[in-house]
Amino acid sequence: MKTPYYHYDLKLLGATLDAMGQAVREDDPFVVHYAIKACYNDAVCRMIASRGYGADCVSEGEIKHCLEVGFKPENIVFAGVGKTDEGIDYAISQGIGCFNVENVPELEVINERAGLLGKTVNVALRINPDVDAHTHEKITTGLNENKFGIAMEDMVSAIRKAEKLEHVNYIGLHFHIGSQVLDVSLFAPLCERINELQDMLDGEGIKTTYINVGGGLGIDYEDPNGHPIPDFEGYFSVFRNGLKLRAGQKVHFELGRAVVGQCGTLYSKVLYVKQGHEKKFVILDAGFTDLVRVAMYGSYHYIENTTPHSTTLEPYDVVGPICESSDVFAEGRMLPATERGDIYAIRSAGAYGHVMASTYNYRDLPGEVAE
Ligand SMILES: Cc1ncc(COP(=O)(O)O)c(C=O)c1O
Ligand SMILES: N[C@@H](CCCC[NH3+])C(=O)O
Repeated sequence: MKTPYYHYDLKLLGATLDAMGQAVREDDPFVVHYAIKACYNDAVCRMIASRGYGADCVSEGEIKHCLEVGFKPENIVFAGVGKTDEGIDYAISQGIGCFNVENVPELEVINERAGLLGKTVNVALRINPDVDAHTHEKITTGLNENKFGIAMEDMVSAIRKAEKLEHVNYIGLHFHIGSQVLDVSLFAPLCERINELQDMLDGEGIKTTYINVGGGLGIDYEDPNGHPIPDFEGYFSVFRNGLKLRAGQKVHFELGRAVVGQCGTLYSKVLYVKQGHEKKFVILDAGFTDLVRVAMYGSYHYIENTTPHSTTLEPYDVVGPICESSDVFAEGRMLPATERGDIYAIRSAGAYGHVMASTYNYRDLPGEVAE
């Protein structure tokens, strides 16, 4: 296969889904959705859909793709901070399960569009819980300063508004504090916040059946071989122990990275090995156009030379071919002596990898293979 390309390990995906399924107990009122924004690959999505999971979408395109790969419309939630009228109409016409609504003007638009289509739709209100996920600032979403959701102090009035509108049916609350959260105990403050908000809703006599806690469970980028499967047990038990649920309530999860992150690898060919002024550069045929996470967030990805010629390790700056100084995958990384033509594997690239690729520098998008 022509490099650079993504390889998805469907066996590992299957094992990850098994582990996730086993971590949810029979009496847990838990419903898991796959946050499809993490990876659109057909075979990957089909395998997830075939296990009966729901999907979390943020655009008309994502909803269409979910329906094509086998997710059921009633198991799809439509989130997203700026839903378009076209996207809203499409979601309504397809009968998706719930809209996670980000603000009151959006609620009014959904009501209006549903009225025009002669439908009534389920809505949950995304509340900004002001809980710190202690993750990278660019993937933190649940703080007051972030653009997401309705402020807690406006929650009751927004629900009252929803109750008055004819074509929306208020079912509950939605939260998402951020992504790549490795310490699952950081979700405990979210549970406490939800408990406080539920007490407030009880006081107002507001009935809530749907609690969506978003996604965010992280993966081990440092050691994908040692920890190929995330801590689903720990993650679900924080919510099992932390949430005080009312009778009949269901807890929805929207996991992306944890489901697909470790099963993807970006393979790239070494074009040149260059001795620079003080250091050696490995110049790959993959750049940030293929995997943007390092350039965008300074993220760490484990890198292997799959065709080593010796076991001697040397420090290399691993860079791409894009005309930008930020096109760097690693600096001073200890790797086996490398030659032109070697194939590098950039690991843990299944989530937010191919989906964030671009054609900058008039490049092709990277290929994909799932097996
Ligand atoms: C609302 C919402 N739900 C779910 C996710 C999926 O997050 P993750 O891939 O961290 O599980 C995201 C992305 O962070 C999101 O914004
Ligand atoms: N794209 C980010 C995660 C953002 C998740 C979407 N809310 C990453 O690669 O880590």
